[in-house]
Amino acid sequence: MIAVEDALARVLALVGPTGAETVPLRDAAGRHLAAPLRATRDQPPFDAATMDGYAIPDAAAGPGARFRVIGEAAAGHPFDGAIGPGEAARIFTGAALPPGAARVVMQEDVARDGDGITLSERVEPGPFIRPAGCDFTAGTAFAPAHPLRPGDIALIASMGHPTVPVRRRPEVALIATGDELVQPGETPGPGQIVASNGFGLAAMIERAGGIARLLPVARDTEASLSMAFDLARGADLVVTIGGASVGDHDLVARVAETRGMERAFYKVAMRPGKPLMAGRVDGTPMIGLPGNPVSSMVCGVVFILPAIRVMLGGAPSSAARRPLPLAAALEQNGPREHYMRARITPEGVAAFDRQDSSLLSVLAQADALIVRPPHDRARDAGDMVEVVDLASA
Ligand SMILES: Nc1nc2c(c(=O)[nH]1)N[C@H]1C(S)=C(S)[C@@H](COP(=O)(O)OP(=O)(O)OC[C@H]3O[C@@H](n4cnc5c(N)ncnc54)[C@H](O)[C@@H]3O)O[C@H]1N2
Ligand code: MOO
Repeated sequence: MIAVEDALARVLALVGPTGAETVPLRDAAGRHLAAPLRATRDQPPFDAATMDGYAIPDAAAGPGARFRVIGEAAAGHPFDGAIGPGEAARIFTGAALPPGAARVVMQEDVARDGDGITLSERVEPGPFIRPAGCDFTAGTAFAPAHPLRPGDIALIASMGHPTVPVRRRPEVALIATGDELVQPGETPGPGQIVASNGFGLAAMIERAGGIARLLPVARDTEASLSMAFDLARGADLVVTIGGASVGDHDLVARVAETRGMERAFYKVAMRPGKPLMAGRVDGTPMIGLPGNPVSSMVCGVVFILPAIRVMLGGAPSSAARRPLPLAAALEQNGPREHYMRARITPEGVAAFDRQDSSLLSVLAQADALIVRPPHDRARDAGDMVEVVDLASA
């Protein structure tokens, strides 16, 4: 049995970033940039008016100063002349400043009379000019570490890119195993239950930016499981669910070995999730999850999500943790790192009384997992503990 940290390092060593693909800008939100983008032009490309009013040549002109309006500049329609001393151009927000202009005065600060304007008693000094290149200049690089957000998409558009190089979504093949499993909506026969883990994990993987390929359930025979591995070919990561323990019908390790598995580890000092394995099968990274529903979801948070982050080009990292005070006392922990389903309350974080690894109803009510180190001493209400938020998992 190895420590969680060690197991995670070995899982992350199995995977690497996926290649790049080019997508239309409209499809790029939420994707991970595969290479820095550079602005193709300056923004704004010219000195632009930030107010509707008049462009004048005199930066210091005060109340009573008069100018003759000789032309007009609107957004998309520059004035094709220049203004000289005593001259002004009518100008609108977003228009290019005509040559010779030093400043824009707001139309509210001007009295107009035919083609003449007189600056009023109170004139906002301005200058109400947005200088060329003040947002970015040609060649400016953009390389966010996070998935592209709406504001990023607007910036990329403004930089002049109709398409975006992004990481290919990593494809994860999910193989649920077990003769007891039927699909949701089917009626279980004697001794059977409804399969749930693959659905939860597929949702988790797709929320993180991967593509889940949920394969048909493998029966508890070597031939069926081997066929499932065949169907998983081409995936970036193969995840098996169940059949990981030591029972006579737990076939995953055996079948993986007959297919030449290079094992990175088997069994981790964590609860739930002890009978976890990982390695490489048919050249593809593989993670074998325990079948207990909460075990498989917790292992998803602790191992699969970090693996997806690496495949999407992120740095190796474990699930983000933050400290919170305990709302209620906890008993001493055993020898495994314990991930306890918990609720976040105004008083702090409170572990649920029932922590059995089959209880999905408790997982669904949980906001967070309290992470307790192996052999952690008994804790009192108010003591600080580390938690992993489940809201984004
Ligand atoms: N003698 C021992 N027995 C067990 C040990 C052990 O160390 N020694 N470890 C226990 C622990 S901890 C776990 S976790 C389980 C994991 O066993 P498996 O990975 O072999 O899982 P299964 O036996 O296939 O299933 C366990 C449980 O989960 C249900 N299951 C499986 N797949 C799904 C699915 N896709 N959706 C919903 N539920 C699923 C299955 O029906 C079982 O009830 O082993 C302990 N035993
Ligand atoms: O490791 Mo098991 O996942 O505790 O139920």
